[in-house]
Amino acid sequence: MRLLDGELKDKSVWEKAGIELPGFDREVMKAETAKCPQWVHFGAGNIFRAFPAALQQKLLNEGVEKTGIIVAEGYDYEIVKKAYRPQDDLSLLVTLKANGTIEKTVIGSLAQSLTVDRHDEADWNRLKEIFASKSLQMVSFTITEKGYSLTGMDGNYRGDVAADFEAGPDKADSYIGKLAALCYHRYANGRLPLALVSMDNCSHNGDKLYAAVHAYAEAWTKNGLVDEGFLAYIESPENVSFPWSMIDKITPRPDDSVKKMLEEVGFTDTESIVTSKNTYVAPFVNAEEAEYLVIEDAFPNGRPALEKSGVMFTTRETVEKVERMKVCTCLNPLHTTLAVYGCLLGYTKISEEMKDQDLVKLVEIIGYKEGLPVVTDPGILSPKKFIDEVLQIRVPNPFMPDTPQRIACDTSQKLSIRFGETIKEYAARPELQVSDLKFIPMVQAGWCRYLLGVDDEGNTFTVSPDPMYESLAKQLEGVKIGEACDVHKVLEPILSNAKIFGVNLYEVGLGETVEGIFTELTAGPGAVRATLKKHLAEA
Ligand SMILES: NC(=O)c1ccc[n+]([C@@H]2O[C@H](COP(=O)([O-])OP(=O)(O)OC[C@H]3O[C@@H](n4cnc5c(N)ncnc54)[C@H](O)[C@@H]3O)[C@@H](O)[C@H]2O)c1
Ligand SMILES: O=P(O)(O)OC[C@@H](O)[C@@H](O)[C@H](O)[C@H](O)CO
Repeated sequence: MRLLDGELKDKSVWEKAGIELPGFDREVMKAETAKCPQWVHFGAGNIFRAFPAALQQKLLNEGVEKTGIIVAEGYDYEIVKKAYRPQDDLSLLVTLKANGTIEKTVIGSLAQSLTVDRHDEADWNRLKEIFASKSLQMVSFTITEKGYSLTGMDGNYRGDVAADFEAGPDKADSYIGKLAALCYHRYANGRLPLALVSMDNCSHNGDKLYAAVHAYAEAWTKNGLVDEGFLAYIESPENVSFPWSMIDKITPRPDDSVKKMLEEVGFTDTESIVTSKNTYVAPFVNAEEAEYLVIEDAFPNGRPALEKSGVMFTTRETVEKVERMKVCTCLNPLHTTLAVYGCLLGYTKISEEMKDQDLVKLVEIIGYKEGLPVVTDPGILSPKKFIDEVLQIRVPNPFMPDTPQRIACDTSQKLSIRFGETIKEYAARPELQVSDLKFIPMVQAGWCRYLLGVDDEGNTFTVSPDPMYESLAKQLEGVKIGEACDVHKVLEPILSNAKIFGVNLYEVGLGETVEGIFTELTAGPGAVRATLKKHLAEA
């Protein structure tokens, strides 16, 4: 069995292997999408295939929608060339349930895959055609937090961004520059309305996307490179909206154990690759069963009926509460904690970490004791039930091949949201004291210890990719496990960086605490475990 339209025709073979097929005619769907494109998704990574693409498949299966999704990859063209087009844009979703059962579904809801590459004339022209279509309702994004950033380490616009501000929409070649150019094309073709929906794990993700696109519209207006009405078009939610969203479905990288299981039932399209831009991709994706997608209902040109496949549409206020609950307290901070300490303690599987009583206690304290007090109940999901499900069912799921090394990617970009928001709440609320936070500093110190790339036994490991790694490693280069050093001098520039932590840790009274824990964690081999045990015993 291979992922090719022709191969899907012999349904009995797939049925025998327990693999569900799309329940609609893909050729008809592709023709409808070519005529009336409604949904483009930027970011052809694993979560897209496991979640948004599967949601649209449900609607196509039930006849609720007639068009598919066009996926557009603007950062890592290899994904499209190696893991989409050779498989006719089909993928296999493997759902690994906590009770040990497995669901296998061929996802056929993609009508087309495109590179957002203005040097590829056919793809770029097709994108322009799509953005000029009246039928286009939404463009969604899963491009990682760093995908929205226009600035470098020094806080100034990056070179490619600054060059695009001068070059204008006809030549823009940076990621968001190309998106802004496509929006300008839509504006020039009748000021057509559109929703740009970020589905990334960043707080207020809609605002992040708005700020990035707006920066281009503003610069181009100032430089006289676009019609004056363009800025107002981007600024007016009746024309272009930037709904906020919260997305949740743990989707690890394609795993060898799943590959093996698929090969055993006769499925042969299992070749995983790591692209030169470090995306882990295969024709199949593996994910958990639990999934939550909550989106602000602000779609000026209408939207697919995604509520019929389980998406919750609500107000911006409610999305904010749900997103803070997940991203700032009840899931992602716990993941980051397990990522940092998992790498230090030699783990390669998240579910194994949930058998380690020290780590379980650590995430329970960070979640229930330090995080939950600042959560406002969003009403549509219960924070207590949510965190219970995360810590008792989802993260310990032994069938999920998730790794601390995956989650540790880009940690410098995530710490401010994962922990900084809680610290700010403790500083702002009279009934809470920042000094009561004992274990969030443990993660902050643990991350600095992690950046040394040496585990608790003294073995070196590869630090997961992070856009700030190079400069952070340089800052930490004098630190050696088991050797005394001037910890304040080394850590002060890092811990005072509010861009990393959301706050200057010294100004909120946590800088010295983190320095102290870091000193303990670097005392020698075994110090990570000993420090954890010591602090947990005092909790
Ligand atoms: N995987 C999950 O469990 C999960 C769950 C919820 C939300 N998310 C969100 O989705 C994002 C992507 O996750 P994934 O599993 O698809 O990861 P992935 O590694 O499979 O894919 C990453 C995607 O982001 C793109 N990308 C990477 N760096 C970029 C940059 N600088 N500019 C523009 N695009 C860039 C890649 O080209 C690719 O399309 C996460 O960062 C997170 O915000 C992921
Ligand atoms: O995806 P990131 O990089 O924001 O964070 C890593 C994980 O915590 C994350 O991918 C989770 O798996 C996801 O947020 C679960 O919904």
